[in-house]
Amino acid sequence: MSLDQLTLLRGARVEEAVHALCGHVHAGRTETVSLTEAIGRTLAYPFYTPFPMPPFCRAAMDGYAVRADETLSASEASPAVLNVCGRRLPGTGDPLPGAEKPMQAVRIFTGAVMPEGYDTVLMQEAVPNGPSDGTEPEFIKLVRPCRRGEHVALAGEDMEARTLALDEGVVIGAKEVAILASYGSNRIAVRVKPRMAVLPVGDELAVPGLARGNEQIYDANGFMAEARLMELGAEVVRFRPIPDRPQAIEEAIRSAMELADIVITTGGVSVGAHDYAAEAAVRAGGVPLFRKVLMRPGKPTSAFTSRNGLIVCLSGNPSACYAGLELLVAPIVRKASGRLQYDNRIVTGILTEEVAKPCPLTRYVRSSLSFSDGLVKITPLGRDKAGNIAAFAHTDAFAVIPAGSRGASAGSAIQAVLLNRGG
Ligand SMILES: Nc1nc2c(c(=O)[nH]1)N[C@H]1C(S)=C(S)[C@@H](COP(=O)(O)OP(=O)(O)OC[C@H]3O[C@@H](n4cnc5c(N)ncnc54)[C@H](O)[C@@H]3O)O[C@H]1N2
Ligand code: MOO
Repeated sequence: MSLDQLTLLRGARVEEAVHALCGHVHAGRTETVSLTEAIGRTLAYPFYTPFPMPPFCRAAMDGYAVRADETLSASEASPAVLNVCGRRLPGTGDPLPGAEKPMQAVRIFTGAVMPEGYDTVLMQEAVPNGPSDGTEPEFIKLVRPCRRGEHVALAGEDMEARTLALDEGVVIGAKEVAILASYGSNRIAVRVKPRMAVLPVGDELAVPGLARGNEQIYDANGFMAEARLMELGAEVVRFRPIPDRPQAIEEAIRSAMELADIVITTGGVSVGAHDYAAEAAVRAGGVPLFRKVLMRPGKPTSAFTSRNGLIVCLSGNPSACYAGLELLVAPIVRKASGRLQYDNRIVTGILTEEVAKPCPLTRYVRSSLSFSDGLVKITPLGRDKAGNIAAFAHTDAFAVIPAGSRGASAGSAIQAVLLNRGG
């Protein structure tokens, strides 16, 4: 799956880079976890319903269970009078003596099992002499016929037994948990989390929480990458900043490879005299997949195959690091987590403000999204220099400005990559 020599030299287009990276990751083994532990994990197998849903025929309203046939002749002039022979509460199924006799009704509440032979529920509000003041009548008078089957949920009307309820590879969130819990499942087969390591590289980096020297900046990328990878479902080990020394970086990559299948470095990957990340990746056994990506920001992004997975070297500039994370790393984490849909999502929308920058390479501009008049509006955020972080506060998407253009004018239709997805 490695790119050819020419591609290696000219740099990989984003789609080529994603394709090459994804060719080297596979879903991990499966493990069984509880329903609560399954939240955010990927379902390893399709889930087929073990029994019908609802499991029994039940009342869908509070009122009276009746047999519709017995109400056919009911009218104002000649009401049908039904004797209330018992009560049926949710969670109970006690016998109802006398319920089999003609002209009976059973007081029933939403969710309760329908009594044998009863096919319809009359809402209590529709009963003229019903329990409006809290007292329960001994008989009810109906002045019109009931519609058979009304306010009754039939067994299996939602899902039959042995039907596909959840696809393999879905991320288990609240909606999926609702389905699994409804079937009483508490041992869920999910994919093991991909093991990833994050290595921030740079002499200038200080650790948040500790003092910063005057010439230092705090390590933002290490924490950003850790956060994003966790959001995407990976198990992450974040290293403390590694100095700009080839040996130190190589050693850190080697120890990271012991802990993780996918190693992410950030910083020290460009052409500077002290940019050693790529060299260290090779010395640690990495075989180059690509040494630059035809995108801005993030052009120096490089990737290597390793003994047990991948080493991806992201740029140090925070927006370049972020672009690499979202555009290249997110798909591989999704795939390694067992998701069958792992590509980034793209929408087409209207650019609200001009982007006036020559774009020899495809440019990904941090932007906010809004929705009005049925249209997606893409607003590029200002001061989008690669080293700037302010735009992160409002970024929903990357506006994609095509390579070879001189930017894009306000009002033009462009594509945008959706960001901030939990998974
Ligand atoms: N002569 C050239 N210089 C540069 C080129 C080039 O083609 N020719 N490319 C530029 C581009 S594009 C980028 S992007 C940067 C990428 O450089 P590196 O990936 O080697 O990153 P560093 O030089 O280590 O750092 C760049 C910048 O980011 C800050 N940084 C680094 N790590 C972190 C971190 N963990 N948290 C927050 N900020 C971080 C660092 O202090 C620098 O300011 O190279 C251009 N140069
Ligand atoms: O490509 Mo650099 O990543 O512009 O900032």
